[in-house]
Amino acid sequence: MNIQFTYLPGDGIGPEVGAAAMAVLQATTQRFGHTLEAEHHLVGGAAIDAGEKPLPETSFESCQRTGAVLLGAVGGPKWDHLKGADRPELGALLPLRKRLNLYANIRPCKPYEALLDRAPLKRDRLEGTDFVVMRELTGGIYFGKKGRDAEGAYDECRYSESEVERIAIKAFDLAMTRRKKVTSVDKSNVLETSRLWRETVERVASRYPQVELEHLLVDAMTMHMLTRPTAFDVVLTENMFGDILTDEASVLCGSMGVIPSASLSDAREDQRVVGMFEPIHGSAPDIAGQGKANPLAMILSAAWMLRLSFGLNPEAAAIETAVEQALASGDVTGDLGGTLSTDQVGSQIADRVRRAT
Ligand SMILES: NC(=O)c1ccc[n+]([C@@H]2O[C@H](COP(=O)([O-])OP(=O)(O)OC[C@H]3O[C@@H](n4cnc5c(N)ncnc54)[C@H](O)[C@@H]3O)[C@@H](O)[C@H]2O)c1
Ligand SMILES: CC(C)[C@H](C(=O)O)[C@@H](O)C(=O)O
Ligand SMILES: [Mg+2]
Repeated sequence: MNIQFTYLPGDGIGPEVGAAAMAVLQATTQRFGHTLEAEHHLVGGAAIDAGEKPLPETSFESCQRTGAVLLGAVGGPKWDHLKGADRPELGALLPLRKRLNLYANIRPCKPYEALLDRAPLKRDRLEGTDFVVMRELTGGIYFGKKGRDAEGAYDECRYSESEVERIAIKAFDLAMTRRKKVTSVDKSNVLETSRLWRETVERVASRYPQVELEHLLVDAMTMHMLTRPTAFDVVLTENMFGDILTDEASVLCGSMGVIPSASLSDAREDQRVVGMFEPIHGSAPDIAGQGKANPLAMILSAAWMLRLSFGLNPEAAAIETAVEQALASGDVTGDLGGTLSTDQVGSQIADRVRRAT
């Protein structure tokens, strides 16, 4: 198969973890007899520095055409003085998600055995934790009207019933393939959007009688995630709550540097699901350029791209196994207590994929 995708390294550690993931993709495609066709494009601060908009039209057109996007991260202090859509986050990442209709963002929380003792929680609390956050990605406060007026500033939060319904369906469908439990997180004691969220989720739930539904308020959820992380299967939530809860969940897994994500749309006419795959972490300006960044989240995002955009399950599994072996052998970066550089982790995992039988 020819694996044609759009590669957007972006800013900060994005190009560093991206190079490691590309090395692993090269090894994997060679090993399984595929060809790799990565369309490299600028995005975020890197595009701004080249005199372009944060999301150049040529970059977007490539994403739209290939329907499979591997993204590092965007943003950083260098571009923090910029306002509104001139910023990498608002001018590139959010439009990419919106224009590609990537409304379903999937972020896993399943600590690796080798990392159980690196998380701040006690091992016996963490053991057995295995949940997935289904985060709504194209609505809510991120995309509402925002601005300044004489009195101050505002960010409007809106959800339509259909936006809630389609992400709820994704969560229940996923739960049907797992342990059949959905925990819906909202703030329905205060927010009208959350009241609509809860009513709509209840209605969707009635079509899935085998799935247990639990509602939690988001403030309480931040606590429950630490006190009973094994109680969750699929956590369904809106855009901003999902952003915050998934950084918290990454702590249970030992580092931000090991959590991949998939942002998916519905299938196109050619039956391909459009997807963008990126680590949940950002551009980590504090460690950029030092070879310290953990590339595992980016490597796992590349594996998810092979599985979800190209249907290449054994190929994705080969990468995931290699990552697990690297973790078990301690062949990791400093955030996980290892001594390897970003590149070294990438080439170790590439070698493991090449050697796998
Ligand atoms: N998807 C994205 O493009 C994305 C996501 C989050 C943040 N950002 C942007 O990134 C910039 C920095 O944001 P931040 O500092 O709040 O969050 P961050 O995720 O970049 O970093 C938070 C902390 O985690 C560490 N970290 C992150 N990824 C790591 C990795 N792979 N290996 C080792 N350590 C890692 C960093 O060193 C830092 O101490 C901001 O401009 C923000 O808007 C972009
Ligand atoms: C950079 C930012 C806009 C983004 C978000 O809030 O969605 C990031 O934090 C993420 O988690 O992907
Ligand atoms: Mg985030």
